Amino acid sequence: MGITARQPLLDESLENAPTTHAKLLAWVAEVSELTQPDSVYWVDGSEAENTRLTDELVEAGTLKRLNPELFPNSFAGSSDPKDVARVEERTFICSENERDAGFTNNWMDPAEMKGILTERFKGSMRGRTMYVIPFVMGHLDAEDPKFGVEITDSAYVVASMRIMARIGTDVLRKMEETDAFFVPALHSVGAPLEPGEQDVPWPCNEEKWIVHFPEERSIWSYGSGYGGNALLGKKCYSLRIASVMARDEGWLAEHMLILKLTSPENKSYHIAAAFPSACGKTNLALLDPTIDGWKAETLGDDINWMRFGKDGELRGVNPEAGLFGVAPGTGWSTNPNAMRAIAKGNSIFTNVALTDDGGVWWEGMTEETPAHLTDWQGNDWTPESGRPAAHPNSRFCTPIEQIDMLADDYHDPEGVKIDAILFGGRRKTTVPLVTEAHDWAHGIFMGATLSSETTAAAAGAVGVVRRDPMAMLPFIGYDAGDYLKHWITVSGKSDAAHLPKIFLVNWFRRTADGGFAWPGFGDNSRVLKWAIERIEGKADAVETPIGYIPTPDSLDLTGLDMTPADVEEAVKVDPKEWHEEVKGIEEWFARFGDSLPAELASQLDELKERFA
Ligand SMILES: Nc1nc2c(ncn2[C@@H]2O[C@H](COP(=O)(O)OP(=O)(O)OP(=O)(O)O)[C@@H](O)[C@H]2O)c(=O)[nH]1
Ligand SMILES: O=C([O-])CC(=O)C(=O)O
Ligand SMILES: [Mn+2]
Repeated sequence: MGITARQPLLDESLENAPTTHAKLLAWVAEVSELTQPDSVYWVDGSEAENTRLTDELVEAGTLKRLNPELFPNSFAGSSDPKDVARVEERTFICSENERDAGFTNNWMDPAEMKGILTERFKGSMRGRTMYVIPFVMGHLDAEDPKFGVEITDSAYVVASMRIMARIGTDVLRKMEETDAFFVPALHSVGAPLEPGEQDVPWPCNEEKWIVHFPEERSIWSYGSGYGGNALLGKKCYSLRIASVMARDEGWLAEHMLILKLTSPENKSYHIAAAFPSACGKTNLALLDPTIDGWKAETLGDDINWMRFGKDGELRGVNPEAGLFGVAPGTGWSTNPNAMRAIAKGNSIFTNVALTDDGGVWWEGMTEETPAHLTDWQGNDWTPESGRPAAHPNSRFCTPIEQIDMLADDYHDPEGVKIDAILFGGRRKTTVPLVTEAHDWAHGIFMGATLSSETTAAAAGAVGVVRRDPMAMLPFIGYDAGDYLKHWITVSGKSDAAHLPKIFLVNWFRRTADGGFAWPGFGDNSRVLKWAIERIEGKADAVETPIGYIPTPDSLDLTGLDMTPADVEEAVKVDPKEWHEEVKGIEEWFARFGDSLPAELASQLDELKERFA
């Protein structure tokens, strides 16, 4: 369709736009002018609309409808094999000064970047529908609701955003009532269609740009349709842009789960935990405790916005409305709560395998491997095929309200008081199962020096150890040293009596025979019990140079095929390994240059002294 034929249609759709929000109208007009879609569609978030969109996605071959008796109202689709994970190499923080992006981010001058992107977005939606999705991260009735509008040419993104965030007409009404600021989040798969050209099931572009302008708080994403690259409310807004808002407004936007644990004495505690991508947040958030009398409820599995209250308490809220969880390893034995939520339907699966009866499967879902599957790339698959049936970063996208163990407080815009913070990574060696920080400042040091082996959640090599401060390495929207300093400054408002206790955990340590030193999953409740008993002053610990570790019999091993000697192995602090670790931390801190907070430099000196 040529520009002349298209123009009246656009004008009409803007005239009929369901809003009076002037800035939004102007932005939509500007983007449609640039990207030249066939039509503009305002997303209302309704059930009927979702049915229409998913029908269209099935028609287009992007999604397959699953057997409704197994997974009602659920769909599975496969992405282009070159578009399966976040692309950190192609992710940019375009602050006005390069210094403000810091050494952990890719940077380009904002004007130069806008020039490049404007070229890419020019006509990029030709032959497609441009969807306008009003959304809010966090609660609509929060004191200061955080609005966004994603413009996208992907119906798959619309259907996924509907699960992951609060979207649609209610949001739009509230935005215009208050003439609210919103984060403009522009997304295109970068695959315009020529007249008559047949679309592919997963349109995308070889060239990808995931770009953030922190000062104007805007996002431009081009070329990918997958996960955190394309569902812009998630990493782009709720972590990268929100971390900048949080710096300026005095709060914290973190890559954390939130879990509520209630002891047999009926005392409740809230635990926030930061683990890098594909390192166990969803699994811990949906914990099924293996110890008697303990109850777990979830509030969130990926993002936690925290704020210190006037009383000095740290409160956290999950801004999301759904789970975008790693499928492989999620099974009836490891994560029954996730399995039950998924079984209720209303989910979108991406890059999983299909069973012959119209269900889904992935490695680790069931004890028994099906004899025949269609793998994530659409090929016949049998256990002899010698390759994974599901992509290692395949995901399920499911409404959080389908989780039976969802805590009531999830619905509270004020959030919950955080009693403990866990930092954790995936380390085969060196890092004990659990270590309690000496104090808050030492805990920030633990977070600042967190390390983990890379996973399939991001494109690139897997299994390489890298430092990942607060599990935020790919998500800090500004200078990493300033970010760590912000943690120190913002918590200065509180005091030792109110600050959460901090722990470092590692579910992934290996024994000499190569197996896991700790069974993990539901049994992680035993570690959480120890942490809570440390808060209550009940559990024993041994002081080591790196912090307090459990005495071999202070971990509850009831019903577990493990001895105190095995625990000793799992929590041991090996001075030789730590000699190497300290070198790694020194190298890491050297990379910050002047922006390393002095408090952290002295924490490192103290650690070295304790080992001397
Ligand atoms: N051995 C072991 N593996 C675990 C444990 N918890 C999670 N995993 C595995 O780690 C992988 C990813 O875990 P998730 O809980 O989905 O990771 P996440 O931190 O939520 O990841 P993102 O959504 O990418 O931010 C899965 O394959 C799990 O099976 C554990 O306690 N022990
Ligand atoms: O953003 C994504 O695609 C999924 C996710 O949670 C992560 O990578 O941490
Ligand atoms: Mn994540």
